[in-house]
Amino acid sequence: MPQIVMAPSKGGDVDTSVKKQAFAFLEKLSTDDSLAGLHIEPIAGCIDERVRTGRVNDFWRAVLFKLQGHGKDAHYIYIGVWPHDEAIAIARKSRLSVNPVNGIAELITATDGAVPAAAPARPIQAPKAEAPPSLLGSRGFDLQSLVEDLGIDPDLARAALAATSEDEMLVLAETAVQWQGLALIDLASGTPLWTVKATLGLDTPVEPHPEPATPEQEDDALIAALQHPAARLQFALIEDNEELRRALEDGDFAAWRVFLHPEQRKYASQSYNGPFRLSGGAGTGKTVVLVHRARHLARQNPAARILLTTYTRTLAEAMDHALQRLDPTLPRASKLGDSGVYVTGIDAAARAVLVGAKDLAMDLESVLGVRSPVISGRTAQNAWAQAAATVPELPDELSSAAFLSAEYAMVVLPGRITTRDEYLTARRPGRGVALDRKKRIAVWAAIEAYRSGASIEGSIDFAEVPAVAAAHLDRTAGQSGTPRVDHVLVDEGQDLTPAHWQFLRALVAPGPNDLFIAEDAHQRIYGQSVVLGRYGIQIVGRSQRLRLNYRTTAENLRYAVGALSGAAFVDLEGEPEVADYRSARSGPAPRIIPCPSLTAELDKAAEEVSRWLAAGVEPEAIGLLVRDSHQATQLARGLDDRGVAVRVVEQGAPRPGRPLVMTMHRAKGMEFSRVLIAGANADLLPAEYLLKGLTDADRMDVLARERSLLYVAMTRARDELLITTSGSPSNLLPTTAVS
Ligand SMILES: Nc1ncnc2c1ncn2[C@@H]1O[C@H](COP(=O)(O)OP(=O)(O)OP(=O)(O)O)[C@@H](O)[C@H]1O
Repeated sequence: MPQIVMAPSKGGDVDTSVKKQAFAFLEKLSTDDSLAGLHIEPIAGCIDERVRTGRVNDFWRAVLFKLQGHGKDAHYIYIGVWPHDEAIAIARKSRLSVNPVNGIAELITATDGAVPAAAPARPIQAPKAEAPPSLLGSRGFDLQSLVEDLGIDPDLARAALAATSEDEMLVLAETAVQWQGLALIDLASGTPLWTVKATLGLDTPVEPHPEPATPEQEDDALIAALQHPAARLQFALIEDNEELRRALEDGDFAAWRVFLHPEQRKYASQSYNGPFRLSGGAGTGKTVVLVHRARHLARQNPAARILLTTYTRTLAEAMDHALQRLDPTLPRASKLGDSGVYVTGIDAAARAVLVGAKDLAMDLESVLGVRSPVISGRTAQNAWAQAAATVPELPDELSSAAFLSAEYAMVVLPGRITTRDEYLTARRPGRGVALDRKKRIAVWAAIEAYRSGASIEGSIDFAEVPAVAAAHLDRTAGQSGTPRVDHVLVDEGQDLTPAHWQFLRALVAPGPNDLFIAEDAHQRIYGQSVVLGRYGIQIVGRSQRLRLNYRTTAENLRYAVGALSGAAFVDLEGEPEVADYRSARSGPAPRIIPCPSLTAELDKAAEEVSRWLAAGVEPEAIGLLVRDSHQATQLARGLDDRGVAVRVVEQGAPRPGRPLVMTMHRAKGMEFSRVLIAGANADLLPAEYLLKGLTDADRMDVLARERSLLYVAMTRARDELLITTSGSPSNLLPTTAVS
């Protein structure tokens, strides 16, 4: 049966009813290309003889390339649907070729605006001496290196050498063949040539093939070239009708499912001898890699027990949804430890272990000390304050709930410390403030008060659950009846606590592909910075980094990264994190609009949201983000009073139909076409109460988290970012945006 290959081009995407007919057309084509009614026809006067058009209906034509080769069945490369005459015009000017330098299949259509040129057509000339300062020239590149070493189209390479800034390069890249555009963006930002080649899978030499002598041999060469990792940025071999339907119906939104970057593809499918860490900035596709990897592992072994997890329940639900969209046929587990993929929040997974355990008394005692074995509820939020109040000798800066709960989560729980003597000699890695013996005695007294209160209540807190679950799994290792898994995939790893890591380490035995961890130290908005090696998770050289942002425009990304400056960030291996991200998309500069009062700010917000809606932006593609839930209610009411109906989002998947108002924390992992950050005022960002009575180290940490929160919020914007303030603007806002 003919093989369908998707290679959607700009402008070839159509509305739903035509899509349905395009699907019917391709479905038929994939069964038998000789069927009547398909009208697969060659075009006179085309630059590539393989091009065809096919009849979708009276008005619409599909543009395709037919590769017959020596195989029984042809490959059809579908580039889109256009009205009849336009389809013919596009077909005439489109060309499919194999890059002579690196063997990548390349499609250039008239719609891309690129100059169709299959191979170096003109003699290569050195740039003239009087040429203006060239960005790539200043990095040591010349026409020869770009064309002959990398394989960039000569005309594009000339234009790239004339570019004097990263922004100019971005404009060029947007019209180039995908892999060439990405290579130029990387080179322009200072990435060495060998790294660019490695990330695109161009680091293995191309096998010298005899020049194809016949059209069939040429077709065969093209079919082979479609499989190159960099070609798969543009071409997707469709496996079945279901995949075809989804790829067509979702258009651009399906891109993450089929057109993986060569690096993403590698991390989704490569086997690792032990824990692997994938870092990457916001929007670099970490979640996409995790979801693909879950599918890969499940397909490789349908009996495998796979846990896909993350910090919050909402994000876990979003990953579950993405997995369903990627592959509805995937084996799913209905509970932790069953065969198939199980998607859940990390706390729910830990809770499931406790709920399923026959006897927890020993585990509770080993982690929390002697206490009632009953667990009947969650420890009250003010329990730390109450415990601190019972210890008058506790110095002020050590009596905040922030300090005590962090000390508990970072030192006491992971160390399974149950006595004062243990605490007095405990190592306190990652804690900024040194404690002498007297202070330790006072802190321990507060911890004991906290624990005895919980014992009386029979309660347990969020931090304790994974710690006890880890102890239970450790104790029952080798026994049946306790859930274990074969693979753990973690998103948002930067937010997990030491006890979470101990729990995960206990859940999966050390071995190949045991843990795959995605993280972004710049997005740590909960808890403290953690170093995995302390909790039995040894990465040792198995870590990689994604730097290409798929979501955010270069303008918004640059601005968002600005919010991170002034704080230090450390990754899960304890190394400093750099913000060397780039984007392949450009758009308007972010705007910051200071308003004289809250009323004026609400007026402005209503005006801008109305403008977006009037311009046809889908309501739910507008995200209105604020620092806290009080502001969310205030903003929603203010907009409502001004005739703009919005929806405040708390738990669960947001319902579509209205612009969505939510806190920045809630927006984590989400994305919107337009983002308005409201109330970015000096007294709210950072919130004043958060900084009260903290040690210097804790204060620095809170400030870094507030910066991260702002970075998270800003990087939710795909296209447009607007920030409004009333009163003094937050000092955390970068100063470079347009007012
Ligand atoms: N290969 C790809 N092709 C097209 N779009 C992609 C690709 N990879 C990722 N994307 C898109 O980029 C956006 C960000 O992806 P994803 O959420 O996986 O990134 P992330 O690194 O997890 O981001 P964050 O850390 O901000 O949550 C999504 O819209 C996703 O569909």
